[in-house]
Amino acid sequence: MADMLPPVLLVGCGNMGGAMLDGWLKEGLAPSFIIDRHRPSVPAPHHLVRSADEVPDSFHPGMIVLATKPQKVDAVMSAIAPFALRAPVLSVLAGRRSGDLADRLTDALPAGSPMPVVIRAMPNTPSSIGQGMSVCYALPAATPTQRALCTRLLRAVGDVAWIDHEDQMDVVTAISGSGPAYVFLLAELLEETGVAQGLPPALARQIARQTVAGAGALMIQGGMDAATLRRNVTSPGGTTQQALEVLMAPDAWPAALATAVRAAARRSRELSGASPVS
Ligand SMILES: NC(=O)C1=CN([C@@H]2O[C@H](COP(=O)(O)OP(=O)(O)OC[C@H]3O[C@@H](n4cnc5c(N)ncnc54)[C@H](O)[C@@H]3O)[C@@H](O)[C@H]2O)C=CC1
Ligand SMILES: O=C(O)[C@@H]1CCC=N1
Repeated sequence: MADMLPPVLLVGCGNMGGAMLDGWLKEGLAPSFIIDRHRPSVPAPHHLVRSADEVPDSFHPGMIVLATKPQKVDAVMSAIAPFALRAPVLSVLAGRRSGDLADRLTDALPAGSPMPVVIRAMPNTPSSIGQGMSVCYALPAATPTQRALCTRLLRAVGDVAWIDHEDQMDVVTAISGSGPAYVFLLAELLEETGVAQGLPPALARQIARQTVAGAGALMIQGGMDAATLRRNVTSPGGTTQQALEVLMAPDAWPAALATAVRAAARRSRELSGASPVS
């Protein structure tokens, strides 16, 4: 029990909340409450409830984790606010600023209550297999103990980094939060291209998936930088060079990825309610 992760009050258990929960369950999580009317079940000794009103007052979470869609969180603020006086709140919501969330929780509490502590994190779905990447930000009100608790929970599902400027969270979201989707798209496109160019579908799928997985694993386990690994595949005058001359043309992948990341970061800023900048 001593090494278990602390109990969480998880608000929203869809793709991202579910990915973190899967990771925490594998590590060993103290009995927790999960609020989500669409989740069919959670394993004992954890409790699944449909709304925050069903969480007993006697429950003392170590951390409250907000993982609803950014637009849905306001509906739960008043029900979870009392718990936010007992435990820090970790929000994984894209865009929503920590100060804004803390203000909304404060508005839902009796006048004179202390201000709840909100820590923001941007995880990603590989957290479900312990291969996530989470980037965290906390306002100065968060204590070192609260930050350490946040690191512990997210370290249990992958790598963790901290930033000192909340504005950086928009670009982080566009790279590591959304990034698994870009990689999955690469696998989809490789598979489709293989089929279009005559490979049996099962073989196209196998080679696309294992190539993406193997390249990622090699990069992490080998510790070499991505550019070196790329050059190691590229024989002068060989096949890869022909492909990379297409992909690395300034108006091809470099431009497409820069534009894509800017678009995602802009959307993150929009979700915060801030006026969009380029
Ligand atoms: N999907 C991803 O890869 C990532 C998502 N995020 C963030 O995580 C949050 C959730 O995203 P997803 O999991 O993709 O969405 P999702 O739609 O899969 O999950 C949201 C869950 O919240 C539940 N929910 C809605 N209202 C609720 C309420 N009042 N009380 C309790 N639960 C409620 C829904 O039933 C749903 O299961 C978003 O804010 C998103 O920005 C962050 C990083 C990566
Ligand atoms: O698409 C989204 O808005 C969320 C945030 C990062 C990944 N999924």
